[in-house]
Order: sequence, then structure tokens, then C-alpha cells
Amino acid sequence: MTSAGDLVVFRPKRFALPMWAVLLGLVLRWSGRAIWWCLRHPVATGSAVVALWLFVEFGWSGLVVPLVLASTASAVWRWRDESSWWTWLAGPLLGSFRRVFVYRRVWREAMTLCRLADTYDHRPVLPQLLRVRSDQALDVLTVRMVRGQTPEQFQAVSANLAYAFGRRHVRVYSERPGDPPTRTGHAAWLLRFVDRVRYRDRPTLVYLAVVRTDALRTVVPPFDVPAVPDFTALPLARREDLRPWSLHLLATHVLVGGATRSGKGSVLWSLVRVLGGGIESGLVRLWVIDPKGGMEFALGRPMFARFVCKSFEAMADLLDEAVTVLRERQTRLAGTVRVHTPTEADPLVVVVVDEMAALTAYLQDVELRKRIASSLGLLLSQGAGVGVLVVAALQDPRKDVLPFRDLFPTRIALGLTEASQVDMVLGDGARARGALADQMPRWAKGVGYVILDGTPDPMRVRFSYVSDDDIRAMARQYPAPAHAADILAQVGRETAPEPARPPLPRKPSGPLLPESLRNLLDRDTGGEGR
Ligand SMILES: Nc1ncnc2c1ncn2[C@@H]1O[C@H](COP(=O)(O)OP(=O)(O)OP(=O)(O)O)[C@@H](O)[C@H]1O
Repeated sequence: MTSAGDLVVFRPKRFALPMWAVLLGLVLRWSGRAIWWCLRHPVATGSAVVALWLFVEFGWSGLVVPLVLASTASAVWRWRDESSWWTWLAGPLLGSFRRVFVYRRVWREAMTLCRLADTYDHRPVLPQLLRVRSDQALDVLTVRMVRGQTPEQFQAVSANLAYAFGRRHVRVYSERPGDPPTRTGHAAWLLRFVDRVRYRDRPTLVYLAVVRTDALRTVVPPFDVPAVPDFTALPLARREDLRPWSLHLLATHVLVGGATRSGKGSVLWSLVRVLGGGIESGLVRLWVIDPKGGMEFALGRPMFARFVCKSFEAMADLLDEAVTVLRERQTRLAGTVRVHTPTEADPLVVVVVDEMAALTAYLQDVELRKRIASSLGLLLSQGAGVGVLVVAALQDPRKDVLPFRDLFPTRIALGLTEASQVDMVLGDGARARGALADQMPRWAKGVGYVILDGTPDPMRVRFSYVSDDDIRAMARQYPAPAHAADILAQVGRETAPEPARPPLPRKPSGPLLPESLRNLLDRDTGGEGR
């Protein structure tokens, strides 16, 4: 029998450090951390050292005088050049401040509750906040993802992230937002090299643009009209970071999807406006189809080379004529160029269709509908390269309403009524990547989502608002040339008046009857041979 006295209890011998060694260890550890922090924050450390030295040398005046001088210099800088002031001074300062006092404070909680934190080896692992850069409207957070995470996981919870940081919108970019600046001058080669490093592809990072001040809440005034429009960058809207968003119109077709009263008109009129200089010089011709009987576009009639708004047959004719232009250009340009360059002799033809569904779905005449569908199919599949473009607006983006929606390379989604419509307009997965066009508040007229060139990430923009008075003024200032309607000497069948145009010299037409028959007739009527 075993009694309690038989059990031998082993206790590991505890090694007790002397108190001075513990204290020394702590001091060394905290000093190391402080030195590391100073090395990582040279500007803050340098400023603190200088401030301390000034205080020791000159007392309070040593701090107050430089502070007043620096504030004055900063105010003058901001007054003279606000954008560089934000880039080089205010942005980095505000960003550092908000990184410490706003984002770091709630980071762990926000990442955990937004399901972006994970556990590895029984330890929690979090995405790492590397940097915050602020400007007038946005905070751009550079975040190192946890190993194995993808930007899509951040995009899926972008709304949660916004509310976690006390804001309404967060955009998630898989690549650094913004393009490298254009460098000129002597040191351009060096700066370009630096940019190449700064803008290199970094797949471990994701960028969160937190919208601090919603720059799209205010109405955007119309943009200036350039004398010669740059068809690769037509400014139409304001971005969340206050920069203009420009449309690349050359060699593309544009589809604008939006519920009724969402502001589709402002997209189309913003485009017409920036093309004004080209319309007047004859570099671009607008062929406008307004199935709403002219309610939307009749005000700008003098700017349009062709305008139809009443008869659907005339609309079908106009599209057929656009196909004729396309065919003629294909024959002429084949083997010489791959993309047509607009000139005044050979202008860009932009067919603008307001409410496309009226032509493709709601039209009762089946034959006419088929004719229109066939012309539209040809224009959309072959017109971009030869400078015959289609810009169409649509309320209902379902496939049975607009069977060719996939043929529009550039798409814009304004406020929509259903979540599923967002992907129908912008392409699969756009809503999951943050294009919440179905959640537009009531005030957001003319606010929409666009997909940026070269990246899959949607961007929120607000189109400029062109009022009726602006349209009247534009129509007076930038009328289409008198001969504008006569591309290929075609005459439309629309009843609405067109600008007066002198008749184009036409080629003398050939004889209608064979010569033997004509001679016979001449002989019978006693006329002279021709
Ligand atoms: N960019 C904008 N900024 C501010 N307000 C706008 C903007 N665009 C449109 N609005 C306002 O929203 C209203 C609806 O605009 P608009 O008629 O252009 O919408 P729509 O989508 O073309 O409508 P519909 O489907 O009837 O053609 C207008 O009364 C206008 O005042």
C-alpha cells in the first residue's frame, strides 16, 4: 500500500534574477525601442530636438517666433499654390496625425470586427497599417495584407470598413491610386527613376481611400470648353479626390446606365459641352437620336450635325447612314491605319442615343426594330476603329432590353434601382468591388461609378451639371458648320429643321439607259444623239 509519505514531489529550481538586472533589461529594451522609433521618424525626432535646443537657448520666444514664421510661410504657400501645399506639407502632416490618433487607435478592433484579422500559430495576425497620406478630401491608407489575403477580401467589406472608421465611403485599390506624375526638366531622369520605384507593383499591399469630406456632395459646375478637344481625355466629372475624371472617347463606345431622374442627361450634356470646340471646327459631328420627342436634346439643336426625335423610321435611317459612313471608311482606310484619326475633312462621328431601350425593346414595329438592331450591332462591333462611335443612355440594362450591352467597352453606372443591375452595367463583380450604385442617396443626381482604365477598381465621380441656360449659350457659341449634315452627301428624312446647308456638288450621275436604247428613243423622238 502506498501512503502519502511515499510520494516524492519534484520542484524545478527557480532561477531568480537580481532586481538590478531586471531593471537594466527593461531600460535597455525601452531605449532600443525609442531609438528604433527615432530612426523611423526622422522628421518628428529632428523637430523635437530643434525645438528643445531653441527652448534651452532662447526660452519661450525661441519657440513662439519660429512657430509664427512657419505659420505665415505656410499660409502664403497655401495661398499661392494650394495643390503643392497639400502634397508636400499639409498632406503628410495631417496623414501622420490621423494615422496615430484616428486609425491606429481603432485598427485592431476594426480589422477584427470586419473579419480581416486571422490567427496563426495560436497568435492573432492583423493587416499592418504602414502609412496614411491625406489630401483635401481623402485619407489614403497603405496596408500590408496578412499573408494569403487578397484585395478582394477588403473590397467585399469596404462598406464595413467605412463605417468602422466613422465614414460613409471607402474605396479599395489593389494598385497605388493615381498615375506617376509627368517629369520634365534636368532632373527628370532621376525623378522618373524614383517614380518607377515608388509606383512599382507591390502585390502584398492594398490601398484604402477613406472619403473624409465627400467632395461629390456639391454640384459640379461645367468644365471649360477646350478649343481642340483631346479625345483621349475629355474632362466630364469630378472625382472623390477633387481631380477631374476624363473620358477616353477615342475608339470606344460608351454606355450610361441609370434609373429615371438619376442624371443621365448631365453625362451626355457634359460630353457635348467638352466637344464644343471640335463641333464648331468640324472635327467632330454629333448625330443625335432623342426618342423622347426632343425633350432632352432639342435645346442644343444647332450643335448637332444630325438630329432625329420624332419618327422611328428616321432614327433607323440615321443609323443606316452611320453604317454607310463606317463601310466607306473601312474601304478607304483598310491597309493604311488601324485606328482612324479625326480630322476636319474626316471627322469623328458620335451617334448619341438617349434612352436606347426605345429603339431596341419598346419599339412595336418588329421590322424596324430588327433593322435598328442590325445597324447598331454593326456600329458597335466595327465602328470604334473607324471613328463612328455610339454613346447611349439606358434606364434598364437587362439583356433583353439591350442585347448588345457587352459591346460597349466604356460603361458608366449612375443611380440604379437594383443591386443586380450594377454588374449588368459595369461588368461582373463590379458591385462586390465597391460600386454601390444601387445605394445612391436622393441628393446624388449625376453621381456615378466608372471603371478606371487599366484597373478593375470602380471609382465614384459626379458629372458636371449643364443647365438649360448653359446649353442655350453653348448652342449659340459652338454651332455645327452648315455643311455638317452632309457627310457622304446624305440627306436625312427627319421632319425637325436642320441647319441651313448649301447643296454639296454631287458627281454627275451616269446614263440610266443603255446607249443602244437611248439612240433608238432619240431617233423616234427626232432628238439629237447624246
Ligand atoms: N450632375 C448633376 N448635378 C446636379 N443635379 C443634377 C445633375 N444631373 C441631373 N441633375 C438634376 O437631376 C434631375 C434629373 O436629371 P436628368 O433629367 O438629367 O435625369 P435623367 O436620368 O436623364 O432622367 P430621365 O430618365 O427622365 O431622362 C434634373 O432635374 C437635374 O436638376
